[in-house]
Amino acid sequence: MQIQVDIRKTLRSGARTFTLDAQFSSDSQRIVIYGPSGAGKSQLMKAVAGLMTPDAGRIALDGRCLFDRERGVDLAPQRRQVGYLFQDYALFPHLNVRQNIAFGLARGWFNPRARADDAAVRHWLQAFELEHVAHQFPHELSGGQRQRVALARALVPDPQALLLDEPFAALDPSLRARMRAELDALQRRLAIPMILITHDPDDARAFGEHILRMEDGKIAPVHTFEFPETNDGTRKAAG
Ligand SMILES: Nc1ncnc2c1ncn2[C@@H]1O[C@H](COP(=O)(O)OP(=O)(O)OP(=O)(O)O)[C@@H](O)[C@H]1O
Repeated sequence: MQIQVDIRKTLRSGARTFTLDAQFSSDSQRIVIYGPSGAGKSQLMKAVAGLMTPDAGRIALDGRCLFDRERGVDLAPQRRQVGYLFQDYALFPHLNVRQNIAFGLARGWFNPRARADDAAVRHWLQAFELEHVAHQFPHELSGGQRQRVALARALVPDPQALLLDEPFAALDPSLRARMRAELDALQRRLAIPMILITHDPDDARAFGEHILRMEDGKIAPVHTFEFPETNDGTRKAAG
């Protein structure tokens, strides 16, 4: 994957303003954007997904222009071909597992109940071992199952890249290690590019091939003592 981001956005809330001013480019399949809470990571991901409109700048993915303020390009989220895994998974409480996954195929007026037996939905139910809970609702699932449903919903439209907002934050520490390993295996199996944002250095170590640090709305240099550079130019865990 080749991604180029160069955006600016000012967010105002009462007297407080927050300025996102982020530039990076990468051709890694596993990008981690790492930084403290409030650094602007979610806003950056939302801009890539088309869920937030920057005031200025440009975003390109694999040579496709997703956003270019000057040229008036701003592709709708459904046309960007990126999957988005929300921090709290954002599953629909009134839809069962199968219908939640089918929602990923939504286009405009589409009704998820009508497409719930789609072949792609069946594929992801099977791939994530969710068939036996297909008729259960989100509140009847474990944390790991909820995450798998959200991943399946993001993957069902066959996106070109997957954006993951703090994918392990909602999980118990014991489950976190297992789901990190699952996501690691999934990325390798599907060879799908992923951009993961996190405030947890363990996520960056486990998953990051290209680690970017975000602070106060800006992409800052990575501290090499934390994630030393390897011979091939990627960053890995110390020790
Ligand atoms: N709609 C909004 N209006 C004004 N300010 C906002 C709005 N949304 C977010 N912000 C501010 O933008 C900053 C960045 O928020 P963002 O959610 O991107 O941070 P983050 O790095 O993802 O943090 P976290 O890990 O806690 O989710 C925060 O200071 C937040 O208060």
